[in-house]
Amino acid sequence: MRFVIFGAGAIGGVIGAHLFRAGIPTTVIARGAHLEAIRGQGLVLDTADGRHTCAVTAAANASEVDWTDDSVVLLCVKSQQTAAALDDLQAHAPQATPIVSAQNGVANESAILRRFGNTYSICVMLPALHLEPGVVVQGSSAAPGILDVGRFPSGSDEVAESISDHLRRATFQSQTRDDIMAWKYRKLMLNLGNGIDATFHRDGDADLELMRRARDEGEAVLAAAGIDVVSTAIDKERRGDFIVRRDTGEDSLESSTWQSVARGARESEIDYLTGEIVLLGRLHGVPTPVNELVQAETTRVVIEGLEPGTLDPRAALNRLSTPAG
Ligand SMILES: NC(=O)C1=CN([C@@H]2O[C@H](COP(=O)(O)OP(=O)(O)OC[C@H]3O[C@@H](n4cnc5c(N)ncnc54)[C@H](OP(=O)(O)O)[C@@H]3O)[C@@H](O)[C@H]2O)C=CC1
Ligand SMILES: CC(C)(CO)C(=O)C(=O)O
Repeated sequence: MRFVIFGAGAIGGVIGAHLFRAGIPTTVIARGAHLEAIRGQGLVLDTADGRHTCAVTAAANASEVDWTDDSVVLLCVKSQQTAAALDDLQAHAPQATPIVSAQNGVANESAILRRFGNTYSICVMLPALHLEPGVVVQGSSAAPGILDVGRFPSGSDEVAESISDHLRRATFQSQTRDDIMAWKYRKLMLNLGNGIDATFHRDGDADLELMRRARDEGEAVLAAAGIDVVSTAIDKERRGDFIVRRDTGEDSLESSTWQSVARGARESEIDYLTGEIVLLGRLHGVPTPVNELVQAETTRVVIEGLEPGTLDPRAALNRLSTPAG
């Protein structure tokens, strides 16, 4: 099996570097200053035991990939970048290529399946940072992460088994799952904190209250929609103590959405995280005022190019308790 990592940022970079270090044929697709840095000095994987430079093959897009019958794509771009990545893959990758969404959110898999028949999904439990061109930071000092994999919409097969086996060889925890989307909906509940962490400053109270309320809305929406989701207890049991967060400085505990804002990106994944709950709430008649506010304010921070954590969470709570006039 040969891996093509589409989007070698925090997640794609850490996965690609570990696959490469395990001797598994790997090509990473990157762009801009990050691509230049990888081509110039290699992909640098920052871990608790030091920095490792990986001379991994880097491509600017799918047309530069040496496609084979055993190529597998791990799609590791942000959800709002999926459509453009699929345009590129559709133009150059063989139709039968397995495409695996290694992303947060729950909308990528159906977008892939619309174009590629062999669609898979990974539930990504992997803290990672990418703030500097050429460098990706592994956020765990123990196993880099847990990457369970299944076929979309459900089930498993030899390809899923083989992907999982390669990921284990590359030091990740990985199992196949027949119900991978139930795991991804549980992960989505965790990601309702992404917009809050990216947009509001910490005050040890109001921001946590926003997170609690956003997640309560999320649970209510999933229940109303009748969506199958693994329980928090099963999720906690799966996580065990495999991941040990390391302190890499003040940015070490920030979410992937926070990182996008910190890098000055003018788009974010919020519509596919918080926005997924807002969408489901609208479809099923469940009010989601907290998530609507978080989606709107995160979008404002991104569009106006504000610093991450600029807004006051207490002011947001006050707005929520004031009846709209
Ligand atoms: N970071 C984390 O800790 C975690 C992230 N996730 C999820 O993983 C997914 C990936 O997130 P993350 O790794 O943080 O995101 P990043 O933004 O760090 O990485 C995505 C990379 O893909 C690149 N890219 C996007 N489109 C293209 C393209 N068409 N051609 C070439 N390169 C492209 C981006 O470049 P550019 O910067 O120029 O856009 C970027 O370098 C998301 O769904 C996220 O929610 C899940 C668990 C944890
Ligand atoms: C759970 C969390 C916050 C872990 O890094 C994540 O999935 C993200 O950053 O998107």
